[in-house]
Order: sequence, then C-alpha cells, then structure tokens
Amino acid sequence: MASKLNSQLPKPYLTIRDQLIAQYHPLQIEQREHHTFCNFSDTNPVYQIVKEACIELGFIEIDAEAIAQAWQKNNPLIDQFNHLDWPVTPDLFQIKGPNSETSFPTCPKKLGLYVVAPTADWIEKLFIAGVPTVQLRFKSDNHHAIRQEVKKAVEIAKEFPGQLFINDFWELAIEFGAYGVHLGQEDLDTADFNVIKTNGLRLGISTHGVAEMQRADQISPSYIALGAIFPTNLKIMPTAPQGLARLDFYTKLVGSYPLVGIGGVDETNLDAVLKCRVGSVAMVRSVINAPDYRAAISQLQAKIQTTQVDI
Ligand SMILES: Cc1ncc(COP(=O)(O)OP(=O)(O)O)c(N)n1
Ligand SMILES: Cc1nc(C(=O)O)sc1CCOP(=O)(O)O
Repeated sequence: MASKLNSQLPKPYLTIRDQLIAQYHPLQIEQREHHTFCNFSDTNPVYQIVKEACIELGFIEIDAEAIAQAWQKNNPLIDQFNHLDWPVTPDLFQIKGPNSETSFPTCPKKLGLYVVAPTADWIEKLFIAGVPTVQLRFKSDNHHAIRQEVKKAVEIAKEFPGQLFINDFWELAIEFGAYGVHLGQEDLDTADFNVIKTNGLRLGISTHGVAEMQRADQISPSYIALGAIFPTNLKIMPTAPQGLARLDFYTKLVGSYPLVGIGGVDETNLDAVLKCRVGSVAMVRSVINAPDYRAAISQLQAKIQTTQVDI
C-alpha cells in the first residue's frame, strides 16, 4: 500500500506497518486530518508502528494514539508482534463501563427506534405514531422560543409512554422535567453533570471515535451515541463517517453502555447497523423527510424487531 505519510519508522518496521494496514483495511476511511509526519510520544516500536498504521487507516491523531497505546499495553514486544491482535478489550483503553456509584440514571439497553426531531409538534406526531424514543433538537438563538419549545415538548411527552431527550438545553430539560438530555462533546465543557444527575435526568453523549468514547466513559452517561456511521448532510460533521467496521470495533469498547448508532441510517442499511450490536438507531431524515412518515416508522420498527441481535 502506498504511504501518504513521510514515515519516520526504520525500514524493517515498515513491512509490519504495511501488514497491519492491509489486515485492517476495512477500518480505513478517508482522512480529514492530513499528516505529513507522525509525532511519537514514546519510543516503543510497537506503539510507533501501530500509530503510523492507524494514521494511514484514516484515524484522527488522538484516536491513533489511543489505539497505539492499547496495542502497546497488550503486545509490548516487537519480536513477538502479532498483527492479528487488534486490541478490543475496554480495559486496554481504560474504559471502565457504567459506574454504579457515579453513573446517571439508567435507560433501557434497547431504546429502539430513536427519532431526532426539529420541533415539539414533531415530537407529538412521532409519539402518536408509536416511536419509543425521541429527541427535541431545536436549533434557535431565540431564548424565548427555545424555552417555549422545550416546555411544549416535555408536556407532550408526559402524555405518552416513550422517552424524550432534550438536545443541548439541559437546564430547561431539568426545569420542565424531561426524561433525559443529549449533549455533544463541546457541551461537556460547560454542563453541570451533578445537577443533571441529582435531578434524575438521563444523559446521552455523542461520540465520534475512541478518544471521545474514553471521555464519555469518565462521565458514565446513561447511553453513548456513536456517529456518524454514514455520510449525512444534516449538519457539517467535524469527523469523517466512521463506517460499519469501526462501529463494530467501537461497540466492543463501550458495549457495557446502552448504545445508539446515528448518521445516515435508513431502511437499506439498518440491518447492518443493528448487527454491530447497538441497542438503538437514531435517525432524522429517514423519518422527518419521508414522503409518509407513518409508513416509514412502521417499516423501520418492523425491521428493528426482526433484525435486532441479542445484546
Ligand atoms: C442520538 C444523538 N446522537 C448524536 C447527536 C449529535 O449531538 P451533538 O453532538 O450535540 O450535535 P447537535 O445535535 O447539537 O448538532 C444527537 N443530537 N443525538
Ligand atoms: C444530528 C446528528 N449528529 C450526528 C453525530 O454523528 O453526532 S449525525 C447527525 C445527523 C443524523 O441525521 P440523519 O439521520 O438524517 O443522517
């Protein structure tokens, strides 16, 4: 495989690196970060070979680093290097899983069809159509409008058995008594987790790779969302679509949490996503933009029921 990196590895190690790249090519995705050199924080050859291989496979640098460190822990000696031994156990990545003392209130491992909706009116239509899990993702700069929309969505949700998560506005979600909140990585710097937790709200966190999963694990949320699996034009994603092979790897690392797959999921790829052991699949366009959203929901629900694997 032709190298895009200007490699710093000694020549004998390049063969091992290329063997790794060939073995794990299903994990390869188009790189968004462009590297010329790889920075090494350790002189261990296993770490260095794996980090370069991961950069070539298109992992962002912070994830390449995390995978290289896990590999080094599992397989530290270069003369016993086994290129088939990709690390998948959570403890090699310092992922502990839900912590019963510090974690958030639990939610079902199988949240089922999870529709992310732009307005409270949609929340009502989705609950009436039998969607078990919904999220209000209302994007506005108008504080009054946001407050009204969250209040309305929570009031509607109280009439139905399903779960409502509020995206971003965790203080309003607490004030009006939502089932839970969903936060992205940027929101994690400012949200007050203790307040969310002590008010009994569930917390879902977005992740897009290994390092973000490690960060989410330290917070021990109610669920972890893994995205974007496939391309989506709903918003500009900072990282490239991760694909099914990586989804399968990620669910091995954080499978002790309820997991939600998101990003470009539709009827055609739903089976493949469920086979990667997520308990829930979140969608926007496949439902909200469908010519007949009720029919779309019925088809998606039926497929989830027949395809979902034991987790
Ligand atoms: C279930 C689920 N997963 C991921 C997201 C994305 O949330 P976030 O990273 O906060 O980005 P925005 O939705 O605010 O654009 C989500 N909303 N739901
Ligand atoms: C809102 C959102 N967050 C994502 C993430 O990966 O964090 S992907 C996404 C959009 C999902 O929309 P659709 O189902 O139409 O592709």
